[in-house]
Amino acid sequence: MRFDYVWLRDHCLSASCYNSKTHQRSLDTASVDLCIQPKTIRLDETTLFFTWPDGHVTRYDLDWLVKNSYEGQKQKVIQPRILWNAEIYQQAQVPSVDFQSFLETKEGLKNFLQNFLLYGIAFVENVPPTQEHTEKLAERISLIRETIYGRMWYFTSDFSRGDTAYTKLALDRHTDTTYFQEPCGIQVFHCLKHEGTGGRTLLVDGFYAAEQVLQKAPEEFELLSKVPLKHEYIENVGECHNHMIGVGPVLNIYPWNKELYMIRYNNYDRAVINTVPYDVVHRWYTAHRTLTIELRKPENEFWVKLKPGRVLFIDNWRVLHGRESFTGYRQLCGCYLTRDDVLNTARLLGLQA
Ligand SMILES: C[N+](C)(C)CCCC[C@H](N)C(=O)O
Ligand SMILES: O=C(O)CCC(=O)C(=O)O
Ligand SMILES: [Fe+2]
Repeated sequence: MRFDYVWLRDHCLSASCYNSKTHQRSLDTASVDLCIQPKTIRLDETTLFFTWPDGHVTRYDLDWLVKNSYEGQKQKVIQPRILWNAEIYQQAQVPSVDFQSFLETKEGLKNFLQNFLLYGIAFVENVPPTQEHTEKLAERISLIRETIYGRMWYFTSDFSRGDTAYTKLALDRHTDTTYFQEPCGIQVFHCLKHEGTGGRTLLVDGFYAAEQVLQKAPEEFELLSKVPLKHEYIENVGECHNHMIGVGPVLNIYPWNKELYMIRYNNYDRAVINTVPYDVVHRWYTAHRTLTIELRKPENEFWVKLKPGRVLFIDNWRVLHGRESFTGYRQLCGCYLTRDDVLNTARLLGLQA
């Protein structure tokens, strides 16, 4: 491990540099001499001691340094996950959580969140089929993210909004709100009613598909993680006038350990590509095709029929959803959740998130 002296001074945990009650830094980093060097360095079994030119002493537990060094972070995954295709997911027999235990027990909530974090999808069963109960569920794990679609949304195929979701047409796999600067983290679906045929929901683990691309064509994976794209939502239907724009690559990875944390994939909402130079455009289409082929492999498709009482939570940064066309009257309610607050709940229950 290599440490910079300014870094070592900056992270000092002494009472005058760090408030351990608020977990906030008190030291003014800008007051540290950028050429600072310790006067003395001493090491015992567990601790490293620095005495700085002004006499201030900084001590570091060696364990703390191991945990927080740049080299340490490179080895560590932020979010442990189980990547899946249909067979892996079905074999895993991931249990659904019961409405009652989800709402009333810590265990139920924790099991649910653990599965959600590992697989990017999770179900709650025996939920009374109303918008109010769906809202209660959502509020148990997070804050509802209000958007142009409302807080809780409730939709049928009435084309009340200018989007294909509000029709009976099939929707190919996609993630939602790719046209936001920060796409919604979680999506909740509860089908309250369907009198008709079709309308099954399609789920595909985008991270599994991306992993296949990384294995087979690493340079294409890299291109998909570097080239920023624009997605756009333009609506002029009835009273609804909206124009949203979001820019970012299809694959978003942490720069220090290359871990994938978000996929933005929506071919319907992808806007004109005009920020990519001529010599890159064709390579980007090739890479996008490779990813699409993976996403469309039938063995990667997990199909479910949503029914009243069964609420589905989808990690919209990871798992793509779609739907089969349908006939008849179909009512879906749900909402988006703020990602930070789901992760907050998970961490408070002792989960790695
Ligand atoms: C109906 N509901 C509010 C859930 C979503 C509508 C959003 C549809 C949009 N094309 C997208 O993929 O973001
Ligand atoms: O109707 C459905 O099952 C889902 C439609 C959809 O993709 C959405 O609302 O985001
Ligand atoms: Fe969608």
